[in-house]
Amino acid sequence: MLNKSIMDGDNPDLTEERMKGAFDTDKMAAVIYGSEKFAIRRREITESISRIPQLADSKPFSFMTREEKISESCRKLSVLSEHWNQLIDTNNEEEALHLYREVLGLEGHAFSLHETMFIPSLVAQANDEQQEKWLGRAKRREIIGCYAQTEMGHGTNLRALETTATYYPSTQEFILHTPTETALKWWPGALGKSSNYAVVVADLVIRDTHYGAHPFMVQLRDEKTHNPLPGITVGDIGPKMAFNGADNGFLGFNQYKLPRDHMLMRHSRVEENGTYTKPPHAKIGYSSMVKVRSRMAMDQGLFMVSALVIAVRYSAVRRQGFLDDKSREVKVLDYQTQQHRLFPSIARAYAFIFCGFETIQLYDQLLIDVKNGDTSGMSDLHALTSGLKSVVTHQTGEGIEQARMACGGHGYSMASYISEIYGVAIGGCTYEGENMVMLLQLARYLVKSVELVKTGKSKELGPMMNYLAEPDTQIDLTSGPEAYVKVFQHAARRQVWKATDKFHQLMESGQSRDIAWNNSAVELTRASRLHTRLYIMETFIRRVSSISDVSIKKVLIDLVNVHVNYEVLDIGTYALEHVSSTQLDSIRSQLYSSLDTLRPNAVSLIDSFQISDMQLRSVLGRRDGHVYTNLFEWAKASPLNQTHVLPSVNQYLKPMMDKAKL
Ligand SMILES: CCCCCCCCCC/C=C\CCCCCC(=O)SCCNC(=O)CCNC(=O)[C@H](O)C(C)(C)COP(=O)(O)OP(=O)(O)OC[C@H]1O[C@@H](n2cnc3c(N)ncnc32)[C@H](O)[C@@H]1OP(=O)(O)O
Ligand SMILES: Cc1cc2nc3c(=O)[nH]c(=O)nc-3n(C[C@H](O)[C@H](O)[C@H](O)COP(=O)(O)OP(=O)(O)OC[C@H]3O[C@@H](n4cnc5c(N)ncnc54)[C@H](O)[C@@H]3O)c2cc1C
Repeated sequence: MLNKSIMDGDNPDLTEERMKGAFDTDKMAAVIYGSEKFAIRRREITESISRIPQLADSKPFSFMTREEKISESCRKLSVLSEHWNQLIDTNNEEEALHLYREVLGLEGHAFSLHETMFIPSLVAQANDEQQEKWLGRAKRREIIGCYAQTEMGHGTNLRALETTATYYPSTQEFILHTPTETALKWWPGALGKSSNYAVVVADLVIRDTHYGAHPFMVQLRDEKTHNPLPGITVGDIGPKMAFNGADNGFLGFNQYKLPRDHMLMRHSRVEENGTYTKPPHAKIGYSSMVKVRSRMAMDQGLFMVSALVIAVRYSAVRRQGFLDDKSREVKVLDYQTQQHRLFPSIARAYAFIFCGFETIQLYDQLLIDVKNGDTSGMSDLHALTSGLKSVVTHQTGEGIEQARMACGGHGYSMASYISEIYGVAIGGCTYEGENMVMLLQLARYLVKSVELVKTGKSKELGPMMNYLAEPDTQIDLTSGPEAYVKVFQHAARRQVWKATDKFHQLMESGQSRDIAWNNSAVELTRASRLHTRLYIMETFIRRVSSISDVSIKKVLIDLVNVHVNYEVLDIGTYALEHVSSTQLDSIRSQLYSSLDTLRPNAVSLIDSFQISDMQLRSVLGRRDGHVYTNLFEWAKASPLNQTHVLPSVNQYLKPMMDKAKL
């Protein structure tokens, strides 16, 4: 069987789609997840979880209050604690993340930041003795940690963080202090109620000299009672747009004492006498953020896929209106507008995930290099991941919202679960650096690259930047996807140079650097987006070219065709300077025919992600496709439907109506 999701008793419309698929979904899963071994492990883990009934949701998330969600995830974490070693290789981060997604879902939980930022901070920032002391405890989950950096008044501008860590050689202690209300830590995930430790980022002060943001390992709560320690004010910041299973928190310090060896000292040090040793690279303390940003293309790709699994399956069983055959309504997936709404996002999701693999590997390599004293790759990865996190989060938000609308009215119901996926995913536009700010970080790198070219130093250009030095050439659009890469290179190069020229001209006209930068900022962010989209396209094509299995490669080439045509049309205003309007018309025709080509494989392409019903938590998107029965059952389970007459009717509406009758 080519599509491994086919099961007896499924909705025949979905079975028909699965029969049409021209490739083996297990083989595609191996491509998506980087190896056959990991694709198999994912399925094994999912299977093992299904054999532990206590790990199932006790009721649908959408019917739970915030308190119930938090309690439910804690209950499951305690069940999981009995099964970790039997379910996963605990040293394998991807296996752990898969387990979390299956069992706990995406709304957050007590360990949300423990795995993603707390442990990575200890790995990258703690010295060997400190790792000896804390890393094992953290990995065994004897303690729960989070990453407390953002304050109520400052998140983006780290240099303005107000929390101080002042060192006193006489006692060999730091005093952590929150001098103002705006200095309260505000937002850190799992800080409010769950964590008993945190990596706290504070301004290091020694003898009145401010050394800027440094990470400190801080105990927040008593390990026996879980009560906050004296000098610590901590709590939950309240409900959010989504992510309400997480207790994002606030934290204040009142002259809180911390032993000297609690500053994380792998890269910078404070000696007993207060002598400070600076790190080998000024921004090395920012590594935990780079770590998360390097994961975001993968994680956001999976968020988008989740919404697409729901929308594509639903579109294959939802029948509405007629095409040729007037005897039976068509599947809405047959409408060109529906395909145009969904298929380019499927292509982007694949592209993001392939990029994600690259950036995760680049981060792992950087970690090794930095440990060996080589920090030269930091700027490249910072620039790349800054642009990538901004573009993928924005496009993921767009794609998920289109998926919701593609499900019509039922997409708006929590039964689809798409609104939750959307709310969680777009958090990524803000966390790990607000998108505009991060695009401007990449722009700094792009401007410097143009300056290298202008001063005849093209040889010093970083990876991916050589195209900035190349001349415009004729583009032959019939020569395959590479021609579309050329269109993007031309458009990105022109925009990067244009924005840089504007910035330079404004400075030449007498504006200060910062004012000229601000007056060029919109153009600079446009340059960053084009550059990043070029990278995504190149990575996608490179990955697909490397595949040897013929049937897998064939369908992925179809997907690349959707991608390149859609992307070039999407940057039409920039592309018009390099391709004629007649050529754009022909790209449009190719896009429509590539949607047609992809149509028979659409369901198999999203089935290949092998996202279980448990993980999806969508009534509308279930694998069996029995949408209407499932929807009705779900609505009947609503707490409002457990009685015929609600107390509020008896208390307010009935007396009001009775009074009106008098
Ligand atoms: C079904 C699917 C389920 C999937 C489940 C997966 C779940 C995953 C979801 C995860 C869930 C929750 C996670 C949520 C985590 C959120 C955590 C956070 O948000 S933590 C807080 C993050 N905060 C930020 O990101 C702050 C952003 N600000 C900054 O990073 C910095 O302030 C700045 C980079 C904007 C500026 O820093 P500053 O020190 O002021 O720098 P300068 O402007 O002086 O100089 C810039 C200069 O430095 C270089 N630079 C900056 N950063 C780096 C770096 N990291 N590495 C290397 N170089 C760096 C920069 O390039 C400039 O260089 P120049 O040469 O001068 O140009
Ligand atoms: C779901 C979620 C989880 C989070 N988890 C954590 C966590 O675990 N730990 C933690 O420490 N923090 C966490 N945060 C906080 C998060 O990292 C910050 O909110 C984020 O970095 C943005 O900073 P800000 O809130 O200061 O935004 P601001 O910087 O105030 O942004 C407001 C506006 O100002 C603009 N702006 C600001 N500076 C500039 C500039 N220099 N140039 C141009 N425009 C600018 C922005 O583009 C934006 O439009 C989380 C946030 C969210 C939403």
